[in-house]
Amino acid sequence: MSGDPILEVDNLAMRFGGIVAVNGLSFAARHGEITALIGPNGAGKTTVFNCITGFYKPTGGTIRLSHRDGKSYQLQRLNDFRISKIAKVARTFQNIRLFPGMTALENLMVAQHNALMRASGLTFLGLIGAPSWRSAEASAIELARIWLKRIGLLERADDAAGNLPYGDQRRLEIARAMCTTPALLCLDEPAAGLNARESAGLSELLMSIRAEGNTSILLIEHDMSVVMEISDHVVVLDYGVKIADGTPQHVRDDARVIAAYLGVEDDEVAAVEQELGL
Ligand SMILES: Nc1ncnc2c1ncn2[C@@H]1O[C@H](COP(=O)(O)OP(=O)(O)OP(=O)(O)O)[C@@H](O)[C@H]1O
Repeated sequence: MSGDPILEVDNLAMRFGGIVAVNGLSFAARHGEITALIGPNGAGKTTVFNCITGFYKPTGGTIRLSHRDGKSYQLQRLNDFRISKIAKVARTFQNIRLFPGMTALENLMVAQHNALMRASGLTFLGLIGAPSWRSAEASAIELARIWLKRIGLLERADDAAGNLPYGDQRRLEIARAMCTTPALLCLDEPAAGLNARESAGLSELLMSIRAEGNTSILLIEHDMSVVMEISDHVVVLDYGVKIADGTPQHVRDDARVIAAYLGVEDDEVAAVEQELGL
């Protein structure tokens, strides 16, 4: 149901030797919502993503992902392949990681590799062109075309991904993640490097994904206009610790959040509060 948690992070910790990147972090993201994870540089946001998506094994805590049908998964116990395939978590990265020499269409086909491999009977049925394979391939192409159209790149389906403008590559990455039909889409700074028009297009795309209701979104983003416009819920990290959690309006007016972004020490937060009249 919409409103039930899809993701429950409980007491998450991640240490790298002496560095504590994430410390005792707990928060929930709900089905059908856009949840933003924000905080100053080095706050631990990408580390949280890496723990959720299985790139890192957390040093402590649990991460539970629950599908709408009631099935749930303890992500800290799964490897990245199973998190993507079974728990249906997809992600994009801070730096674009498309296959630059492949076409836009091929990038979206690669994302559907698991389903296609299954349908091809691990290649044999594909080699002989069995009907089950042909129908799976046609469905994969259709889904890729739907997404190319949605992101305005249908005309450029056969262009190498690496030759597309930067903003198009960012949207193509999101489309590629969406071609895996994820329950949870994790986006690491999708607006980075976009101009105002491209950012507005991105916000529209993410809101349209939310409106369809099948995919919930967890978003790391420094562009506060995007965060404030599209998020239902914002979690703020600073030095690996949660310092605020609530609606965009709630966290925007939180003195600790403002102080963290301004780089103010803890004992000066009261002064910031007074100055801002909070
Ligand atoms: N693999 C690693 N080995 C050692 N330290 C790491 C590793 N990954 C992250 N860190 C450290 O963990 C802390 C949090 O980093 P992280 O990249 O998660 O922050 P962030 O909030 O995503 O920052 P940014 O907004 O700049 O991307 C930093 O001090 C970083 O140097």
